[in-house]
Amino acid sequence: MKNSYKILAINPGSTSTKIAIYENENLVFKETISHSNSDLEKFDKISDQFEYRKKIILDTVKEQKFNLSELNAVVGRGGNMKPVEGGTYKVNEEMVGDLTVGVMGQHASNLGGIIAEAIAKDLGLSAYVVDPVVVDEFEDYARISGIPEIKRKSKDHPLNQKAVARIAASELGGVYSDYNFVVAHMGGGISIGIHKKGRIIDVNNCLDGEGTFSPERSGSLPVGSLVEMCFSGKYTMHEIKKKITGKGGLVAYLGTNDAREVKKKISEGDEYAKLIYETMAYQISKDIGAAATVLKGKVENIVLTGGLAYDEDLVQWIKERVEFIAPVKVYPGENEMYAMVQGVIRILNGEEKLKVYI
Ligand SMILES: Nc1ncnc2c1ncn2[C@@H]1O[C@H](COP(=O)(O)OP(=O)(O)O)[C@@H](O)[C@H]1O
Ligand SMILES: CCCC(=O)OP(=O)(O)O
Repeated sequence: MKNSYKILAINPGSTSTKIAIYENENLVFKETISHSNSDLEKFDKISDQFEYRKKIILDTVKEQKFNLSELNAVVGRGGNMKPVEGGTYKVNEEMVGDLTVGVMGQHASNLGGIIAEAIAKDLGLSAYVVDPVVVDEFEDYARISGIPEIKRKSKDHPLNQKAVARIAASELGGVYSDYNFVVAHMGGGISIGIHKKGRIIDVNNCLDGEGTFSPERSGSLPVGSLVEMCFSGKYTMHEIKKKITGKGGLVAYLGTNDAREVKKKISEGDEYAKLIYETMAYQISKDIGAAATVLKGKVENIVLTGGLAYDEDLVQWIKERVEFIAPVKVYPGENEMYAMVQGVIRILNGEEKLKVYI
């Protein structure tokens, strides 16, 4: 008989906290709590959000009248720990330490493993992370930037990128490692991953100012102008970093990280909001085009996903520019919660080997 597992999945993102409980592959409940820019700007460091996000998660579970003692495990989105290969990792002391410092950078996902561990510990359970944001499958070309002191890094949305690529592959009648895809995950940050036969061989580091601008990030900037801004004496390093991640993109131009609010402004006749939002689609399309060249045009599908993929106008603007490359598939939202839970179930069922974080 098949084992039955109830698993709590928690996913702190830059604009939201997502909470879900699954019993095997069946969703018991899922909630998304959105965070406005002003909710989060009072926290200096990501680790300062620990109590705030943990309380939201526990209150949400309570509202659902779910008894935590029924759980078998807790899984969190994996954050900026040391780069690792894809897979499921048990949270350990080393990982909590690295996530708390943010050894690869600051992002809400750093709280995934930390909060999962805190909740699991109180329940006498184990906590896990699956395919953390720092999964690194780069080919050599992708590591080179343009000056030897700066190496390019893989920081993106591998959990959802791979989950939707697997769905696209199964719809094509094969498996993930049979095909090439360009996947654009479009959330608070936007990553455009180049998937070659089951590996993400290049992707923009969407946390540190590479690629298109996004709801809360600047993306790539003209370097000379950025250097002048850094040395102008007007800003601290922390302020500059915030301009790039957290207060860039739509937040900088339009004062909101919420694309639905931007849509409202546009529907009220705001031409500036329209220009900025359409430019985001233009930049996304341009990066998809560049990604296709890495695969020498051999792309089975372009895949659009993330919260912004719910916006049919944005999707249409991108399609118009990239559909000549390959058929476009759209999976709005994310499959991260399901993907995390299945990663843990494969371990509990002995179908996959648990990886150890060192
Ligand atoms: N129905 C929708 N239409 C347009 N934009 C949406 C919709 N739902 C969510 N979004 C936008 O998607 C973005 C968040 O995407 P999401 O994948 O949840 O991000 P994250 O995980 O980074 O917090 C926000 O800008 C939000 O406004
Ligand atoms: C480290 C990058 C992952 C990321 O940007 O996730 P969100 O879009 O959820 O903030």
